[in-house]
Amino acid sequence: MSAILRRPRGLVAVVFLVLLTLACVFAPLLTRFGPLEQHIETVRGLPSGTYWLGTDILGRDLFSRILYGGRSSLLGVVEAIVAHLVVAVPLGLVAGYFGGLADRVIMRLAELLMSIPAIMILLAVLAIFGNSLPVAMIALGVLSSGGLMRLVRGAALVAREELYVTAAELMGLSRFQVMVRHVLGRCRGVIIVQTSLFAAIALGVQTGLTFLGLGPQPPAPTWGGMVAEAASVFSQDPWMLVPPGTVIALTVLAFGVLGDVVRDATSERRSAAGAGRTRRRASRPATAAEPSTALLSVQGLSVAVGGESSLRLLDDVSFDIAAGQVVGLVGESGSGKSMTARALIGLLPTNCLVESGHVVFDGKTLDEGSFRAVRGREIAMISQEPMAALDPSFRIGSLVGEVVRAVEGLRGRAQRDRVVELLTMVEIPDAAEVARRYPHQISGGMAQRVAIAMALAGRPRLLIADEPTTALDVTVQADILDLLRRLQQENGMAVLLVSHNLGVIADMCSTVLVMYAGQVVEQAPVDNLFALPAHPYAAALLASSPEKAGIGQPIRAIPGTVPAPDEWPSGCRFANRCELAQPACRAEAIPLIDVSGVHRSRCIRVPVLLEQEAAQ
Ligand SMILES: Nc1ncnc2c1ncn2[C@@H]1O[C@H](COP(=O)(O)OP(=O)(O)OP(=O)(O)O)[C@@H](O)[C@H]1O
Repeated sequence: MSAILRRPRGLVAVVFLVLLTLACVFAPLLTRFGPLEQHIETVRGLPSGTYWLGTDILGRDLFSRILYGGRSSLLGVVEAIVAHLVVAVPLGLVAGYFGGLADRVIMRLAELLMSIPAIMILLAVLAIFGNSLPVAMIALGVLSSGGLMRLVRGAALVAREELYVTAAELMGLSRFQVMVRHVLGRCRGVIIVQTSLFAAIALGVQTGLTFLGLGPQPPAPTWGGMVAEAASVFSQDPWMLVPPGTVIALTVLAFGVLGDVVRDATSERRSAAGAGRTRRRASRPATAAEPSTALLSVQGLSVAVGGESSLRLLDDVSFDIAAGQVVGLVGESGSGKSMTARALIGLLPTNCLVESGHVVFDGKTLDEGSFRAVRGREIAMISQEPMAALDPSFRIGSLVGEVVRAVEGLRGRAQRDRVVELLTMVEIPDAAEVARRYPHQISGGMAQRVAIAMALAGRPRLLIADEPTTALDVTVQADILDLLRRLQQENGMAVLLVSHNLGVIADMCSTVLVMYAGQVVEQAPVDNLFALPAHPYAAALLASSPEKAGIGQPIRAIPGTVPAPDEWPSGCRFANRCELAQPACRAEAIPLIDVSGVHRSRCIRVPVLLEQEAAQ
């Protein structure tokens, strides 16, 4: 609550709703006249010392009618909310937490509810129950519960993967207790946000029904009824519409603002908690309870060589990239980095196919058609062989120009200007002159700049840079990385930087994914990974980075090689090269285990590591 009140918008919304509710409850103490009291001498009066908000067509005090009318309006909202929560929350929790048949049945019910035209049912309910507004509002709450049901289910699905939920079950709590104590708590943010927004909708519907003359009948005061009366004399006395119209608008606005503020406060608390947990290295994941807000979300992606053998090359790869985030993907040759990068842009080698999982970009699951639509525009890619990507038979200006024409639709002069602008953006001196050269007339570093310029033509929100410096001279590598860093900061685009060099990743990225034999084996903020590499492979990669070797000393290579896809062991895939391997490592597949809220590792030694950390 304090997080809401700290925000000026939240404070104003809460104060307004509390004061309005109190004013309605204590209306007899605040008003000089009853809501039905008529003062024939002052019909349709403007505000005065006696009638603070004026009077209506029968000389009744508008201030009094608004407060008394607010009682039924706010009560109606409460009835609708209670019905909404009573139906949606338990069913959503059961569906998400228990899954299986319950999930399937409840989700069909949610779909059914979402497809029913609520307003028709409400009119029928009012006709059957003698214009009873409370019954109509309860019906509204139930009929609208499908959306919240689905959201709670989604949050519960995430929550049930939490280690502390599993631990609570192991400690002997019944599943019902775990659901109520642990899973429900994790869904609280979603529930509060949706309830605030639903309150605004319920008030709108309630006002609409009373406007149409349904619900309490005249002379009983209702906000909708007051608007209807005012509308009938609007051309002669427009003022009458102002008090009820304003209070309705402000109340709807306050509910909406409250929902927004709660959502902001919840996400802020979550990220603060995530950061705090990182520092404490407590074993809790930072997975979001609400639907993912990632720009790109890779979910359980498995890629295989097609045909009869169906050999897996990528195995259940999942990660998110937020807008503007720079994520590093690191691993030795053959670990699956390029395959992952290619899958993100929907350009797998022709003999490979996605076996399961999907790529979600900006909330949309990408299929072949949508990959084509985003490629080069929303998502762009630069590869390790820039020279190979530039057709030697065309001048640079022509190559960049054709991309500009394709993604921006520019031609002629505008196209040429944009080409020079792009080449200048990537710090190519004398861009107009370079545009006239052929690819073989420029250096490798310059070719990579041209490739970056082509990638930026569509103003991408995500740039995939697959080993952008590997093929370049050491002297040029730092320049290209500096350029990428500057462009990323200026354009605020997200970057997935693929590299086999952790030093490069540390320089550029906030988060790192370590891949080994087709799997993500470690996932962490860069600082965490460098401070406490939890997977022996990540630790070995760190130890083998050239920066670690002293001058004149050999670089410590990791003994052995990455197993080929047809040789992946059934347990930990790094076990054969790992000094710390135990029989348990080879027994069965190892899942990603939480080291801290934002740090996960596919190693069974994580609990031991955490104990050692805590002991220090
Ligand atoms: N078209 C293909 N058909 C069959 N197997 C392939 C194909 N392309 C890659 N592979 C295999 O998939 C695995 C992952 O390859 P990938 O190129 O993604 O690795 P990488 O980590 O990017 O390595 P590098 O750093 O050398 O580029 C490797 O074992 C590789 O041999």
